Amino acid sequence: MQPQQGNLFVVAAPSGAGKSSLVKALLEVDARLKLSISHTTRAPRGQEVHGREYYFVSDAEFDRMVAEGAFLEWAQVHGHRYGTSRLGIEARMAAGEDVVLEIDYQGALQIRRQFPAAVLIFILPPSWDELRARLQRRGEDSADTIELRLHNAAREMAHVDHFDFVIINDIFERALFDLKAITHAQRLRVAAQRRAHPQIFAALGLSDTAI
Ligand SMILES: Nc1ncnc2c1ncn2[C@@H]1O[C@H](COP(=O)(O)OP(=O)(O)OP(=O)(O)O)[C@@H](O)[C@H]1O
Ligand SMILES: Nc1nc2c(ncn2[C@@H]2O[C@H](COP(=O)(O)O)[C@@H](O)[C@H]2O)c(=O)[nH]1
Repeated sequence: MQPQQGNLFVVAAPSGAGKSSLVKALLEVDARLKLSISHTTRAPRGQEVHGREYYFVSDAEFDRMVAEGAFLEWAQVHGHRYGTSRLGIEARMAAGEDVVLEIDYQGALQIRRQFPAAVLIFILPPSWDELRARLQRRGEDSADTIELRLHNAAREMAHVDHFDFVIINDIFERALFDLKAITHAQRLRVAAQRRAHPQIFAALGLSDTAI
């Protein structure tokens, strides 16, 4: 049997739709999944900690990483740059670990080109009013920043058709259930492709069956 390459899950959403909350809740119940920590030139907000939510870097440091090809993908989002470091992701996947990226649609499309088997998931809010309310209730962004993020949300949502799955994050627990179902289904699909459980296939006389 081939050594197993881990799964790559990409979660994108307009700002405030709830992707960080959903991914955080998923990570709490899914020990096989590892979160990629992005680099950003944005300043930390509130309780954010360097190395936990992001690696907060200067423009010069980000430029250097771009020049060195250190990013698997990077993009300009809401006036700042964000990127996924190549270091770690490829090694983790080669070791069979599942990795989740929380990135914007531009990054998701770059990932799809390099990893055609990546699973792309888009989270939508239930309405514009609720999206605005969530950004306001979060209380982390200025009124101007909220307006910019709402303005950009329309452009981001126009790319929803490029994604494999769409989850409406209305009732949080339902959306989390959907997210869990997608990761579970992907693992079952890969297990079938790899002919996991060879002893059961053999016992059922299916060893030579082409899948
Ligand atoms: N289903 C939900 N119902 C109500 N509030 C929610 C729901 N999901 C998330 N929230 C809240 O909405 C706010 C925005 O969520 P979150 O920070 O996870 O969004 P995000 O998509 O990661 O945004 P960003 O891209 O800006 O980081 C948070 O205050 C969060 O607690
Ligand atoms: N293309 C990438 N987009 C990223 C990455 N990390 C985060 N993001 C996206 O940026 C916005 C804003 O995030 P915020 O933390 O400032 O609210 C959001 O859509 C993120 O998904 C990345 O590495 N690459």
